[in-house]
This record gives sequence, C-alpha cells and structure tokens, in this order.
Amino acid sequence: MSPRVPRVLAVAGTDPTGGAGQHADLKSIAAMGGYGMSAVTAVVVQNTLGVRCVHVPPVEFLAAQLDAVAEDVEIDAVKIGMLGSVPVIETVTRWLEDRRPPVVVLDPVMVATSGGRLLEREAEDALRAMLGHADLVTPNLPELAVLAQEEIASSWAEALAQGHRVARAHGTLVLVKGGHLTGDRTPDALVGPDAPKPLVAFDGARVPTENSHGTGCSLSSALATLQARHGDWAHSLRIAREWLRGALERSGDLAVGHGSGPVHHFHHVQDALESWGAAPARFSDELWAASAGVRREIEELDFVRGLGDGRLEPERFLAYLDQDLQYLDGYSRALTLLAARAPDERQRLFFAAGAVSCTETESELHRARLRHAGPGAAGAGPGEVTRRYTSFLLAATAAEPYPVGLAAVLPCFWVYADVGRHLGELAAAAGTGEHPYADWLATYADEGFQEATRTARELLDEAARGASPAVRERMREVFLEACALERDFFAAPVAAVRLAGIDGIE
Ligand SMILES: Nc1ncnc2c1ncn2[C@@H]1O[C@H](COP(=O)(O)OP(=O)(O)O)[C@@H](O)[C@H]1O
Ligand SMILES: Cc1ncc(COP(=O)(O)OP(=O)(O)O)c(N)n1
Repeated sequence: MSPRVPRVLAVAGTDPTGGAGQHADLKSIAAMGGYGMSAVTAVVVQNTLGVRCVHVPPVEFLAAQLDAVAEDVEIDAVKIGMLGSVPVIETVTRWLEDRRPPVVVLDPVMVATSGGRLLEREAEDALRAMLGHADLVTPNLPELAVLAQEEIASSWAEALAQGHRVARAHGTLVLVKGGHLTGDRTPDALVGPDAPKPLVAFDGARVPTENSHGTGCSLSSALATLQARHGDWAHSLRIAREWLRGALERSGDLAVGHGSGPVHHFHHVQDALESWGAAPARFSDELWAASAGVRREIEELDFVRGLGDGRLEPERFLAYLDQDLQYLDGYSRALTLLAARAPDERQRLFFAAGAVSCTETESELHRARLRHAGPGAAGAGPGEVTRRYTSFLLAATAAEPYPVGLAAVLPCFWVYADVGRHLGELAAAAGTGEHPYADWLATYADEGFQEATRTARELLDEAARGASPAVRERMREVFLEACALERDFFAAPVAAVRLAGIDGIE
C-alpha cells in the first residue's frame, strides 16, 4: 500500500540559492506531502544569474551516501537529477540495479537554462543507457533532442513524436514538456513506448514571469512523490502541474536574486499560515500607521462632519463634486500610466479597469448630479488643490519607479474608503431621519470599491517586497504626501460657496 507520507530520495546536485537541484527537490517533495532525503552528486556554485563552477566529490562518497540511506530507510521513490559525469552515472546505475525503489523518476539534467553545462558532453551516451532504469524520464525539449539524437523539436507535434521515439527505444514513459516552446502555451504530455498518441496531455497559458529557475527539478520531484502516493501518473501530473502553476504565479512574493528567480514551492502553505494568524508584517500597515495624524485631521474637517451628519450646505457639496469630477480626469490618466508600466498582466488589467471606471462610471455619476443641480453648478476649472493633486499623481506615475507610482495612487482608494466608513458612522449617529446625502454615502460602501482598495493595497505590498530600501523610503514619502493632498482636497469646498443658481441636490 502507498504510504501516506512517501519517503522520497533526491539524487542530485546543489544550488546554494535554493531554487534548483536538490534544494528545489526537497522543497517540492515536502510541498507534495512527502518526506524528502538527498544524496549529493555534485556541488554546484550557482545562483539565479548562472552557474559558476562544479565540484564532483569522489564517487565512493556518493555510493556511501546512497547505501547509508537505503540500509536505514525504506525508500518509496527516487528522483534522479544532475549526474554530471560518466563515473557518477555508473555509480547511480549500479545502486539502482541493487536496490531499485518502487518509483524512479529521471530528470536528465544537461544544461541550466541560464547556460551552464551540468552534464559533460561525453557522458550523454551513458545517460541514454540509463533511461531503461527509470519509470518516467522528464527531459525539456533540448534534453529530449539529445536523448533522441535528433534536432530540437520546433513544434509540439514534433516534440510528441520525438518523445515517443525515446520512450520506445528505452521502454519507459517520457514526459514531454512544453516549457521551452515559443508562444504563450505550456503543454505537457505523457508518452509511452506502445503508441505515439499521448497517454494524457495537459495545456495551459504560460505564466508571465521570469522566475522559472528550477521548474524542471521541482516538477520531477513532485511527480515522484505524488506517484508514490497515488500510483497513477496522469493524476500525479495533473496535481503537480496545478501546484507548479501556483508556484510560478506566486514566485514574485519571494524576491530572491537578480536573475531568473525560484518558484514559490510553499505558496499554498503561506495561505494556511496566514489563516492561522501568522500574517507577515505588511508595508502598507506601516504607511497606514504613519498617516494616522493626517487621517484624524480629515475626520475633523467641517466638510466631512457636515457630509456625515447631513448639515453640509448644498453649494459646498456641489463645489466638491465639481472639483472631484475634474480630479477624476487626472486620476484616470495616472492609473493609465501605471497600467502601461505594470510588470504583469494582472496589474495592467487592474489599473486599466480602474481608469475606465473613473472615466465612464464615476464621472457620469458626478455629471448627473451636477446637471440636476442646474447650469450654475459647474465650476470654471480645476481649483488650486485639484491642480496640485493631479500634477503630483501624473509626475509620480510617469516619472518615478513603478512602486512609487503605486504609493501615490493608493490613498485615493484607501483614505477615501476609510472616510466613507467614518461618514457612515456620523450618519448613523445623526439619527434615522432623511439624510440629504444618503445615496452619495452609499457609494463609499460599494463592495466593488472595497475590493479594489484591497487589491491596490496587496499590489503595493507586493511591489514593496521587491523594492530597494531607497525606493521604499520614497514610497513612504509619496504615500504621506498623497494623504495630505486628500486632506486638502476635502478642505477645499469650504471656499467654494460662490456657486450660484442651486436649488437642490440629488
Ligand atoms: N512560464 C511558465 N508558465 C507555466 N508553466 C511553465 C512555465 N515555465 C515552465 N513551465 C512548466 O514547468 C515545467 C518544466 O519546464 P521546462 O522549462 O519545460 O523544463 P526545465 O525546467 O527542465 O527546462 C513544465 O511543466 C512546463 O510546462
Ligand atoms: C544542481 C542543479 N540541477 C539542475 C539544474 C537545472 O534545473 P532546471 O529545473 O532544469 O531549471 P533551470 O535552473 O535550468 O531553469 C540546476 N540549475 N542545478
């Protein structure tokens, strides 16, 4: 019977930055619910930028490690990664002949994506000769071509056919991986020796990230673990792919290295930790605490008190609406600039959608109210505070680093949502009678707006994690300046009672 916690041995090289090799294997095995062990084949000096050099310890040392594990622990699965040279391949082959665990996955590591060779060229024949010992071989496309002794496949159909030829020649299953294909899809398929048609195939959109260091190591060790658990390759591949997709999508949380960074093996555990209350300190919390004084000043403003308890003069409310409409024009331009500079599709869509909503929905709400108030309700142009605030936003989003632009636009989401909460409290305290601004106050509580505020905050935290100390400091300055501008903006309508011809408001 399959063990609940499979004992999985990784026979592989090292990566001191923890993204590839046996470090990635151990994380992947644990992430899939296994117990990881490792025997070192080669000590590799590498980081996310590339491989610097390789030291292969005497093979007697490797054989002793393998025996030490096997003599003590029942091994449910082995994942074999970097082997490097003929003597190492021969040592591992001999060990497999003596003590083969029930599941053997061989990732025929040859060249790191960053360019460094991890298998001597003269060891390629020996590696091919070893394939028959594996249940599953997981080459990337260049490795598959070496195993097949053919050109690199240039299409998915060619890759599948090549995978089948390798599977047939060595009597093993081959996982044909599409990570190295050009284009925005990353298919994977299991091909067996008996027929060219894949036993199972999966497709998916490529995750837009540079952080793919160690994906091959991670996938193969996850598969070894899942297979020891379920005994079904198709099922194992489905789960491993889904997990790896999350690990690629959340790789940006890690901020490790300056090159192709590692994937986030424990992205699912991070969520569990947070649900247990172990949320990490958020940079946005720090900014929020620093803005407490300005937010108190906003709550004290006559305009805010009057809007909350309903006593605000209509002409002041309309003066505010008129300036807010002109502010929205600048704000939507600032969001458009951020969308253009966003590092990934999710952020680009978020800011682009925000810009559209400002220009279409929110501006129209303002215009409808101003139209209803009569022809005198529209002001002459942007007031001094409106001009100052919008110029500040455009400068920050166009010319400063992207995380700083994010810090500039966040208060318009967050402070506004917080003022809305406070206004709701003031309205409730003022009593249950008819409130002249009730429908306007309801817009602050809109769930779509609250959700957008949460997302903007998460994006700021994400950007802060990858930012240098100098950029984080600038984010703080800009965030506080935007909060002060929010305050000045709420204070400005007091000076605007000059608007004429107003009978009522809607
Ligand atoms: N950007 C990406 N988005 C989604 N999946 C990816 C991406 N990059 C790699 N993968 C997946 O990671 C696994 C290993 O990738 P691949 O690049 O083919 O191998 P290797 O890391 O051995 O070079 C495959 O399942 C592949 O589909
Ligand atoms: C020690 C070690 N083993 C294997 C690799 C290659 O890892 P892989 O998962 O194929 O992905 P890249 O790192 O090449 O993107 C390695 N770098 N080091």
